[in-house]
Amino acid sequence: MIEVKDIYKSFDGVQVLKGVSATFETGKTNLIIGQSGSGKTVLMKSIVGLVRPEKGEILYDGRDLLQMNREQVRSLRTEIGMLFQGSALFDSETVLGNVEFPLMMYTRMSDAERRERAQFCLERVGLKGADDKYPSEISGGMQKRVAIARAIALNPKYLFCDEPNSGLDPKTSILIDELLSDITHEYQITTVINTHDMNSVLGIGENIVFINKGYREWVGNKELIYETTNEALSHFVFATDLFQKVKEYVIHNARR
Ligand SMILES: Nc1ncnc2c1ncn2[C@@H]1O[C@H](COP(=O)(O)OP(=O)(O)OP(=O)(O)O)[C@@H](O)[C@H]1O
Repeated sequence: MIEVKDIYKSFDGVQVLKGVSATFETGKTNLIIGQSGSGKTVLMKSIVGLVRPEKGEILYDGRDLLQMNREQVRSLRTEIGMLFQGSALFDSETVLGNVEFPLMMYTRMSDAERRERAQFCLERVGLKGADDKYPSEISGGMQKRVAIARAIALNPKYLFCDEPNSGLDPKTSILIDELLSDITHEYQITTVINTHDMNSVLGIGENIVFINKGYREWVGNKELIYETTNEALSHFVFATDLFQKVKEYVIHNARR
């Protein structure tokens, strides 16, 4: 579990996070949602230590990131997997080489052990047999799977995904969401996903944190979101006709 307590962050005198508190639960897909510019990325970067907040606590199962020394941060990093926007694969490395990379950086595994672990992860994400291909030779959805395999290579306790569906078609997006959700449950990972994607929100939102103008305005899940009376959240999630109709359908059926 990750607990974020009363986080403040500003850039050049402009307050971006204004006392955000949230809990991200173990073994669940935790979503951070909000409009563009609301502070989602700054919040996620603060949690992983890429941005240092002026104030607050970031507790990884009770361990405060902001109080850690360099060695403790390095050790915590081995427990964290990250999936960046795009896929951020190394173009000059094969699929297998990409997945082996964190193992090379953070473990003393032998070549054979590394290969075996990387192949296991590739198989887990449904990419058996693609070891020797280069990122440019595979589709965007497959690249995302390689990035997921790389992110889970070190068997992380915590997994951070920044807009995992960006650039993917709706069908592939759902498959990637399902994969992230399955992995989260199977390995009991605390998964935190930054997303704009309403399909993801309504599909895998087990714990949803809504950020609006630097404040945490709502916390709930994909069931509760249909009943929200929060105007900003409702406007954000049900902005399109399609999602408005989904909402009406769900509420109508719940009352029958
Ligand atoms: N390094 C930085 N320096 C100055 N301002 C920044 C920096 N990083 C973020 N900001 C500002 O903080 C605000 C929140 O940005 P953030 O990237 O967190 O938004 P977001 O909710 O993730 O948006 P999007 O969904 O478009 O990625 C924006 O106004 C942005 O310009």
